[in-house]
Amino acid sequence: MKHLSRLAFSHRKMIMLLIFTSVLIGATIIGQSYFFVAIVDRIFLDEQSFREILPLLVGLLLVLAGRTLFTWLNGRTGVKLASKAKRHYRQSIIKKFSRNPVQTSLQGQSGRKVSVLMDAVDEVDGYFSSYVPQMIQTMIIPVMILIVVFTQHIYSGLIMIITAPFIPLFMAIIGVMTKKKSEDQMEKMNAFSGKFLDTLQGLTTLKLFGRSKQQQKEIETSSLGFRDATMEVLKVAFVSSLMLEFISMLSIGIIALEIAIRLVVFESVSFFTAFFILILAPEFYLTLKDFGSAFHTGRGSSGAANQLSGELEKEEEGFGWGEAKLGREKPPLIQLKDMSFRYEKGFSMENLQATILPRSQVAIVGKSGAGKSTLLHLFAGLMKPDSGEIFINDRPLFDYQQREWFSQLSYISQNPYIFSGTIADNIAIGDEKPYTRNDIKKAAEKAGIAALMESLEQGYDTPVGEGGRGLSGGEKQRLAIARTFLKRPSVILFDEPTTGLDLKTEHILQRSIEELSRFATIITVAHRLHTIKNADQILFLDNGELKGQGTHEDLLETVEDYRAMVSAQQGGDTT
Ligand SMILES: Nc1ncnc2c1ncn2[C@@H]1O[C@H](COP(=O)(O)OP(=O)(O)OP(=O)(O)O)[C@@H](O)[C@H]1O
Repeated sequence: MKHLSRLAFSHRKMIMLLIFTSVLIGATIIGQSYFFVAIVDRIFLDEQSFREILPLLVGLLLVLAGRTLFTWLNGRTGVKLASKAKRHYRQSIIKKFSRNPVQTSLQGQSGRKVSVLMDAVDEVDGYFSSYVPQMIQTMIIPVMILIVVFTQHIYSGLIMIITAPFIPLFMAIIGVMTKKKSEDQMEKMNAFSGKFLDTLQGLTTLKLFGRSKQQQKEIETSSLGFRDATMEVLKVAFVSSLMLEFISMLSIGIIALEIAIRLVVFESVSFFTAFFILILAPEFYLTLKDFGSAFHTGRGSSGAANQLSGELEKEEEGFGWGEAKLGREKPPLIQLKDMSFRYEKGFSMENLQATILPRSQVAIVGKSGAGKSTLLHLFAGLMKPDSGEIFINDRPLFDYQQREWFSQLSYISQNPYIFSGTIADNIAIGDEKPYTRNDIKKAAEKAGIAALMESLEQGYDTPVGEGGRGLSGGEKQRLAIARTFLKRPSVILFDEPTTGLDLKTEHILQRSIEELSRFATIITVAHRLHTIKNADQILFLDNGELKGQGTHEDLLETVEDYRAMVSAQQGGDTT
């Protein structure tokens, strides 16, 4: 809970307002009891007329209104504090996720991440909106009541002092018991959310493999696990409410008995004092009991808060980009200098050396699993070499500002992400500069999707689903090419489709690449012989090793494995 209380007490103004309203609530509780007792005392014992007690009635109404107003203000401050805290957590988590490099982003389940961002953050609400205000009230109101009781009747005050600690003591015991349980509940909820989203995303695959029944069972098990964990927490909550009720009723009973004996048998206290204490005593225990429930809510939040701080405190894995600027005049010179990279589990690339001239077309070639996409990610700056460097012009890539590098770069993957929105919106994310509808149309024409747009009823304003539902794989890639035309970057990373393209699409793609190469260096993970043969330079990878580089002819002559690969692609013909 340390993390949460630090955050709560950093909002000083709100805490001050909570303290101020708590003092006022305390004062109105005492005032309300006083007026109530005074009215009864004067009507029944002094037999005063209605007119005589009228000022007291007005006073009672005023303090009642005041109590309502200050309680509302106190609650509202708590809710505001909670909303500030939740915003803080959401922003920090989103920032954390967005700073994560590609490798970290790809780890774990999306559903779990969404659950941390949404559910765990929602779960800390109770700490700020309920626990903190109630804790402040408990530190103030019972003390005020106790002081008043002591001024009236010292023995009742002593009974209150002796019985009151049982409530926090009991809560502390419950706290220890529920800590593990509430953490467990949060963990189960995240697991359940993760499983659920995963299943939704892969529903078609599961159906095709006839595994939906089994998955249904797994979701059921996961949801039952969450239910049981929730019931465990609720069980403790119910038992603890019962016990708190029992302790406070018993304490009020003892006070009532003691007062009654002194009033009736010994006649040592006045009716006013006895009644006043009897009315104040339940208010005293009520505040403590309310704190008991708020404490329980706070405990629930602490499980979520632990998860959030765990997520936030995970080692910062950002790359640390520099501050250097990169000129836009012409594409940069790119060099791999002794670059090595390895994944945590296994695959590695060692000591890669290469020079890529501005405006050249480079093909990365190799068998499946040779490391082609990994190399493309390294060029993109999405992953960092373990040793050696990628030099851009005369500086290491990570010396530049991240923004500068990404503004010069386009990455056309095999499965580009299409956001839900219109096609025009999706093309427009290619560039942050102001653009017109005409610019979008021109970019689409160059990417060969203008004809497709015309065939659609709503043209460029046709909505597409999340992830590009409603577009074919080839159309998605051409849409990504249109983004690139709009952006006009100086370096283009292209992951060529592995699937066979129809002649027309193949032709469009070729024309697009030729056009793009007029203003940019193009580094392509190449699968088609045409791209490979036309490249100015080929980087031939084999199991993470750069086995050869040069033109197609150079490699045919010098690298045996390359010759074999080309021959296999051509069915034995290497010419
Ligand atoms: N995140 C990762 N963590 C660990 N190993 C990985 C990771 N991503 C890829 N690999 C491994 O690295 C190797 C190279 O993968 P990469 O995707 O670069 O190959 P590729 O040449 O692009 O293959 P393909 O042509 O099939 O796409 C593979 O053995 C792969 O299993």
